[in-house]
Amino acid sequence: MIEVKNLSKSFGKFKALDDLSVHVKKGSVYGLLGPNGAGKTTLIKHIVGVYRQDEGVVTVGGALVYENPTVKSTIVYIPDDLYFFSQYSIAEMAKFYASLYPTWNQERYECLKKVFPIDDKRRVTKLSKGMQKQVAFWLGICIMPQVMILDEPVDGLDPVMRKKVWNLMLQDVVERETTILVSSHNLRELEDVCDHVGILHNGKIVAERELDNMKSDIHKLQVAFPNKVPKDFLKEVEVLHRSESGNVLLLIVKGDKEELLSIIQKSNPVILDALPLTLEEIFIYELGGMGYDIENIII
Ligand SMILES: Nc1ncnc2c1ncn2[C@@H]1O[C@H](COP(=O)(O)OP(=O)(O)OP(=O)(O)O)[C@@H](O)[C@H]1O
Repeated sequence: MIEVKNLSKSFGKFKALDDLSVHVKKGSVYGLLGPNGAGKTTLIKHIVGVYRQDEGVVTVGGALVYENPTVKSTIVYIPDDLYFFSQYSIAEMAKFYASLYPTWNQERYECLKKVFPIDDKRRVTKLSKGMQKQVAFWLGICIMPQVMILDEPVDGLDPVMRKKVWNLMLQDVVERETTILVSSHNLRELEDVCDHVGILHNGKIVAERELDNMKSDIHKLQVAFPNKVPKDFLKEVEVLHRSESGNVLLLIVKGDKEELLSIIQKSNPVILDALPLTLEEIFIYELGGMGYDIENIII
């Protein structure tokens, strides 16, 4: 749905994006991660057609985005710094969007008054930061977009509202195959909602993974032996990380879980447990193995 091919962008002599490619499938939720200044917002501004690329191609639904109002009308962009007309109430903003977007759904707008408990006669710019974010989602969801691009989306929302907003968006992913690209620093939050994750570092995508594949391919095992740890018992196993405390070993290993367990079982451990891995741990070990200074990439 979103195709970015060999995209480069410089600001003066500074190369913010460097031959970067990203592919986001229709109906998926793609998490874009990376440290401050990695280029996330710059990439997003190309995807929503604000910036013109120096090199490369950016398409949404197969069509070039830049200077293409038809494609842009299918995309909702919720930036970190929101903009509303200073004199408009929520209802007036809704009316404005209804005139702009042919897909505007007034019934949904009325229905979502139950979810967003704000009087829609209030002026948007007089609301708190978190309430303005709620309004952005309320209006954005009513546009019935094909693509939602979210930059630090739930920043400022309270935990209950975060959950409600994600539930609404994920319902659209399931029912309408809405595609979501979300930029965030928060791996733990993305872990719950994304099916793909890409890590951006110094203007390049350094890793791109499908979460289910990733989780089935890397495991944390706790192993203990009655006496000494036998030599060579990990000969046939790809070990990404190993720490040892007495006779107990903590291993991060790659491969099929059942196969790994049966290999290790042959050495007769007294304890052999597979423990769940967080997304953060997966990236730390995967990217660490690729030679990246992971502390600087994952926050
Ligand atoms: N309009 C601009 N003019 C000059 N430099 C820019 C401009 N926009 C972005 N940059 C530079 O490009 C780099 C990438 O910025 P960008 O805002 O895309 O990073 P980011 O990953 O979104 O960071 P953050 O997580 O802090 O929001 C930074 O070094 C930034 O200073």
